[in-house]
Amino acid sequence: MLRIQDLKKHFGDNHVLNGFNMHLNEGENLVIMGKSGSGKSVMIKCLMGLMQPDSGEIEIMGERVLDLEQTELDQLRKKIGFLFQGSALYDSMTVRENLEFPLRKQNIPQKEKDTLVHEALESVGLLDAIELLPSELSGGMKRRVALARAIILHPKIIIYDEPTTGLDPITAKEIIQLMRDIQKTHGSSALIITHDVDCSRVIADRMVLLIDGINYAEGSFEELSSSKDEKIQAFFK
Ligand SMILES: Nc1ncnc2c1ncn2[C@@H]1O[C@H](COP(=O)(O)OP(=O)(O)OP(=O)(O)O)[C@@H](O)[C@H]1O
Repeated sequence: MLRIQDLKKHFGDNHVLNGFNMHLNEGENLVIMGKSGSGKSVMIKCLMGLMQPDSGEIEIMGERVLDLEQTELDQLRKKIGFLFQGSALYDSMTVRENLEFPLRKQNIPQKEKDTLVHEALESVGLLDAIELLPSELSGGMKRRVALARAIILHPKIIIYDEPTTGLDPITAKEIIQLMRDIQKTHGSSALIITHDVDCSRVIADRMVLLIDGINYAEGSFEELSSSKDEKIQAFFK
């Protein structure tokens, strides 16, 4: 579904990515862990064509991202759902309007848009909140609305940026369960950026640790969490 090869990016003396490699298989939940400032956002920006790397290859569903024109990039981005850090809902828009936002440039009849909004909200159990404003929602509800917005166009790949950050443990568990349900019903693949060890334990089919700008370690949660390597252990303490 997605492959990054030998990705390098530096800012002045700060060599953030030094030859990072990873791939995402179809139907897989891949967790990427890296400490703060390790380059996760830089990697995602390169992946989405929002930042030019120094060198490397990025392929998403057979398309080489770095070779694409703007319109082709826009087309590709539509096939990817993105759950932003902290939900990122528009405060002045209702839940319905927030969900319609990714549909605005699509040539979809209003009736069909209504159906997509209803289906997406139903899949996160929030149909009742359709006319509410974000200020009227709890943190967990906001995250669920953001999740509904990410999946509204039935993307084959969903990128989750810190999906459980800022949520209490029970709400975080609910969000993780929803992510699993969505993966099951939509057959989508997920790239999950998280610091949350509990989230990783439950959701990861495979994990990649981004350390020193490279894919320092890869494996299942059990394999990595039982590693004797101090740099790896630090994530699971
Ligand atoms: N546009 C930029 N110009 C200069 N330096 C940048 C730029 N974007 C990122 N960096 C630097 O790249 C490094 C990695 O940043 P990045 O935001 O990718 O970290 P992160 O792993 O996503 O961290 P966090 O978990 O805290 O969000 C940091 O040292 C940051 O200062």
